[in-house]
Amino acid sequence: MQLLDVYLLNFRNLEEINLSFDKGINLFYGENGQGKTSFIEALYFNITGKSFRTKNISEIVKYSKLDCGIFLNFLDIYGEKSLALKYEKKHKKYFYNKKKVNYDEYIGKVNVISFIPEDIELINSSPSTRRTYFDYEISQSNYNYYLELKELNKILKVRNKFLKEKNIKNEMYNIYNEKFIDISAKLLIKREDYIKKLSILLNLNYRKLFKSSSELKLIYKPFIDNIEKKSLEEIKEKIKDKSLKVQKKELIYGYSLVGPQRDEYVFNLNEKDAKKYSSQGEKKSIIFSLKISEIDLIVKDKKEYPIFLLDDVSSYFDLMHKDSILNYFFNKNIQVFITSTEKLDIKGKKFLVKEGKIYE
Ligand SMILES: Nc1ncnc2c1ncn2[C@@H]1O[C@H](COP(=O)(O)OP(=O)(O)OP(=O)(O)O)[C@@H](O)[C@H]1O
Repeated sequence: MQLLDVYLLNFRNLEEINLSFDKGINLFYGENGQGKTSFIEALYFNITGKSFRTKNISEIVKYSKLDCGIFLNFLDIYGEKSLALKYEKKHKKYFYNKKKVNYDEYIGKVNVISFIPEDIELINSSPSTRRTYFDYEISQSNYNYYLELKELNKILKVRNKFLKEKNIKNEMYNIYNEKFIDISAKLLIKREDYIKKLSILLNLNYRKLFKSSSELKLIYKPFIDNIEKKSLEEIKEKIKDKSLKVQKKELIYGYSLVGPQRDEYVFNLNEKDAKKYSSQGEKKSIIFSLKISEIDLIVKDKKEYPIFLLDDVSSYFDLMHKDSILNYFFNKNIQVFITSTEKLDIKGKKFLVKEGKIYE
């Protein structure tokens, strides 16, 4: 997968940018506060409809402007395509190959992995951050997962409403509850399967990239125990049992105490929870290895490489690691967009970012 060129208007401090890319490494260098991160954030926003820096999308529109837009041409195994995302009057409008589409038809056209300094929060922050993160990553390789998750969120709202109104004798509650159990079980199986594969790759990549002999594991902790090697029906039974056990409590609290919305993911380095025991440096390396492992999974499912966005490479890695990481991308022919305060000596295109303008 390859991004060919981009045209963007009014994205943060970038007023109007028109660039074409190298199929390998694209370096964006310049001093602090010039617009480097904003540029790769714009690419990410175009591809995913989300920002990796904020949930409040109105922040990304250039000060004193009302709207912004990003137009991207890319190449996948079938040929040249385009994605356009306009943010107008506080609404996003999506276009795929110049045709207006809805979000479901838009996402997943380009697979992207980003690595930004804030990603370390994936280890440090709350379970919901990890759930949101892995939901997005699993959705990238499995569209059914995305659809089931969307369905679950709808059903969960209704289930919670019944619980809040203490209305569980209602026949409709049973119908929704059955659906809730069915979709929950399907999601659990998909999460378990994805994390199992990812954890193996994670350990391998961590050891290789950071020349370490440590044992790194990503552990999936679903809200019910022991789902490994269980069938869909067996998992559904377990969920049913658990939900009956907590039913009284659910009626007191007025919301669901069971379900995939209560799952957790844990990184263990040498059998110790990385959140509590690992150093900042180790955490950076864990997250970087995670991203590299996700590339491997996407390639397996999609038969082509995702694009990779790597923010602030200089502050993240020392010289030795920086070189081995850049070589990794170079050898695999992955298209990568890197920001750095230094003009690194690498093959590919180099762009100077200065005061909201980008020069090749
Ligand atoms: N909506 C906006 N409109 C205009 N400027 C903005 C907007 N949001 C942020 N900025 C400004 O854009 C500038 C560029 O920020 P950016 O994070 O892209 O810099 P950078 O080149 O990546 O620097 P660093 O290396 O420090 O991260 C900053 O000065 C920031 O204050």
